Amino acid sequence: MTAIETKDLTYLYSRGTPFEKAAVDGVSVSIEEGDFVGVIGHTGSGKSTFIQHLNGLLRPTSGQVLLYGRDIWEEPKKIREVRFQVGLVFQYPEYQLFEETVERDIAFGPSNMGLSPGEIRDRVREAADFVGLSPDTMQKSPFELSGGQKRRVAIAGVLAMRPRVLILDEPTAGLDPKGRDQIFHEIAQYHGKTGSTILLVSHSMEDVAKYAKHVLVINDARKIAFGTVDEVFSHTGELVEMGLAVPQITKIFAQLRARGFELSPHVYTVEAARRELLRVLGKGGAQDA
Ligand SMILES: Nc1ncnc2c1ncn2[C@@H]1O[C@H](COP(=O)(O)OP(=O)(O)OP(=O)(O)O)[C@@H](O)[C@H]1O
Repeated sequence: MTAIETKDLTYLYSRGTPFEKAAVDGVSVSIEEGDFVGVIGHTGSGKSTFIQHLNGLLRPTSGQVLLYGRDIWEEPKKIREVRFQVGLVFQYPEYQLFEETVERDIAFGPSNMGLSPGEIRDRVREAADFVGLSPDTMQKSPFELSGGQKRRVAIAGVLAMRPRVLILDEPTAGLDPKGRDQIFHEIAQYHGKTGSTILLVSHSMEDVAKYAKHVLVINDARKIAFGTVDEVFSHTGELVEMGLAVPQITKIFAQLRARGFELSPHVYTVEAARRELLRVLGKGGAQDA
């Protein structure tokens, strides 16, 4: 079943301005329920503008966004319900946090959904546990937390709505490698546990290769490619031309595949794949790599 579809989606930030260039230009893409899609493209290519259409934060200048087959703007009064179904974690967590305590911040979405106090409490606890926020954090102000903790609160606030589609815009920007790995791990676990559809905007090609099933490439406001991780990352030349680094792991997999080995990037780290390649090439065992 198709979860989200865009048809010829186009957006101009200031309509009517002479020579205004579209920030999203005629993007059509269809994303199946349960997919994990990495959205990549250089800075300013239109990724954030594109995803902000998927939960109705922006309204298309032209074209359509369909959620489970229905145009989300068919009844503009119901756009709030779309936002409960399509959760968006912003690039900058500060844009999302505004309550006095972490607990109230996470409860904001479920409260707006009109759930009972008991249900809200359960969801807040579940979401906080999921992203590893300790109970003593719950009564703190979100603004006194570290960058990594703020991100966790922002993610928990969206998870607490139990969205069918979860969109994360650069959820690990500014974090150290450990914090980044933890957050990606939590997102992957959430995907595995709930089967939700996930769209992840990221500059980290390695992480997109590791976690996503499909990749959407946006360049200069347009869709350049949409395909599996292997399909998209095998077009090394085009990606390099766009200023995007091809993940090391996909280069290694390409070499292994050329030698008849089929491996999945989802179960291999770069180091393990490199060791495998060296073994296949007869250049030593695991301990030598
Ligand atoms: N609020 C705004 N008003 C006017 N133009 C904007 C606004 N937000 C973004 N733009 C422009 O729209 C284009 C696409 O920006 P967008 O933020 O969607 O790109 P992006 O791929 O998400 O970039 P990044 O990777 O840096 O987050 C850019 O040219 C940007 O300058």
